[in-house]
Amino acid sequence: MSFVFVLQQSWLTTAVVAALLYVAAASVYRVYFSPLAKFPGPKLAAATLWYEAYYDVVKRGQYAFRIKELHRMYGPIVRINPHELHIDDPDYYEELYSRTSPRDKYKYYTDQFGIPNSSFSTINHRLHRLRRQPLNPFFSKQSIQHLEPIISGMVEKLCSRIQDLKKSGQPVLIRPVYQCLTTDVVTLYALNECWNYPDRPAFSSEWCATVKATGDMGNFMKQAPWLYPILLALPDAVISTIFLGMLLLLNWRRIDKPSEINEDGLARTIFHSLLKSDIPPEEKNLDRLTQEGQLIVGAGADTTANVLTVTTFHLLNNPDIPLKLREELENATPDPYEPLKLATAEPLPYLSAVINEGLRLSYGLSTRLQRVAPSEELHYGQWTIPAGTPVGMTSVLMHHNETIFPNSYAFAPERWLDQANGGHALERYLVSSKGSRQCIGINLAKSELYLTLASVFCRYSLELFDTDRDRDVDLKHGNFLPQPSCGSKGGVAYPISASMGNVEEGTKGATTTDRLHGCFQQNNVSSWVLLDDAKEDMIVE
Ligand code: HEM
Repeated sequence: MSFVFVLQQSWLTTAVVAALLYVAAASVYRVYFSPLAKFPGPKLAAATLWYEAYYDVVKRGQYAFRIKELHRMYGPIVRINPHELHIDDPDYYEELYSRTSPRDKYKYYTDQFGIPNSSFSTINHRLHRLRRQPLNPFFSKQSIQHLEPIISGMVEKLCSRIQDLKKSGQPVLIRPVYQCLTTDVVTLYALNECWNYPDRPAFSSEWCATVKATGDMGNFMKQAPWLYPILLALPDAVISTIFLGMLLLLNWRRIDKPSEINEDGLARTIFHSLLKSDIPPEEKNLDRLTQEGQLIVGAGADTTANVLTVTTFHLLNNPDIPLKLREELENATPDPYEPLKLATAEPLPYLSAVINEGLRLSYGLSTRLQRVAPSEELHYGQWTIPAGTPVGMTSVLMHHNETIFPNSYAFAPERWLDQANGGHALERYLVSSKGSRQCIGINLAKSELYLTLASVFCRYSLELFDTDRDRDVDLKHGNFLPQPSCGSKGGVAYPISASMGNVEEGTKGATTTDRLHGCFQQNNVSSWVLLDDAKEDMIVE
């Protein structure tokens, strides 16, 4: 018995010593002999991923801020972990996020959501192109223009809820409200299955918490992606004890499987586009299509809602700006209750400048986005970056570059208008999404931004309710999705309460509710008949 015990002890000691030696040898190699050893940065970050984990997991989404400090200490190119470089130089963005040269993604990043076969997580640029090509027409600008009546109908639905809230005098947390709107748009358009969240009396806090949990989990799951299958297999009671957010996420994953995917009799959905395309049969299996569906719904929800939220805050926090905006909108459309057309809204300079400022101060994704040039060296200044090296840049750093955006924390639409060429040169540095791996939903998102902000700010006077910029709005946790401080009202960091002001409705013609019933049937099947009729026109190759 004691012999077995001694034997076990010696095996254990040997294993521990071997592991320590391995870690030590790997660290020495990484710091002094790896191809990245010549790049500036802290030795500890070069030695181990635990450096990043400390800032992003233990301190919850702080690595983006630490990276900013590292650039201050080491210059515009820094080695931020054993395998990865980060650049802070706005003029390098177009080279790194090239549209023309091949750019792969980085597995460490794409592993974080457990959807490895979705277009978002596809590492190889060629495979990505193959997967994305059938979806491009679905989200093209022309297709989205055909979607305008649906988005307008959804915005009318939102306005009718605002109207109800106005009557009740209740302040409302605005991020979930906008998120319900964006979720309804994307689920109806992409899946032909409107989730009808804005119709619920208290909107859908559970869905909003799920999306937030998904973004927040990323930093942790990057370190341990092998946990996904294990967690999926655990009983709910166990997961909820460990982490409730994870349970919400996994439940969403479990229920969101398209059950009957076949080509015959399909309504028009992203699945329809994928199944009808000539991508190889193995690309059309149920698991992959499910992952694309989950990706598009998840990606289309809080991204746009956060831009709307941040923009709403800054408009209400700077009372002159909504006045100017309303003046422009009133000139463009004499009846504020007549839904504004995209063709009228998009050329409006002040509204466009407000949206650009909203996009700038909401950052899109607050994490760095790595790109890998698989077979060519990249050159940055005197540095040669070996082929295959993940290099990242971060919108948060770009959008607060004081040379490009002076007084960068101020919400100043004028910065886009004062430009000689109407702000187009500056748009180069607005990096919510760029390059060959850019957001597929950006046309959809922009249409939602134009139509929502125009209608809400033309019709209603909102005011902030117990909202503090530092606590409730500014980025404090650079998770995948930007988050304010944990102390933000609402516990799950949904920042803004807006109480409704006193613009009288319906002075010219029908009320919002009448219009809602007129232009958008609550029954989503009938709204789809509308789209289905137009489906051939909608596919723009
Ligand atoms: C203003 C709102 C939005 C912003 C700022 C935004 C931002 C981004 C960014 C930065 C990426 C690239 C991520 C990466 O490099 O890893 C991305 C990808 C993506 N976004 Fe968006 N997004 C927005 C709205 C939407 C909407 C409404 C949809 C719904 C269709 C959507 C769907 C996607 C998808 C499917 C991808 C992956 C594309 C691919 O890898 O091919 N996004 N988004």
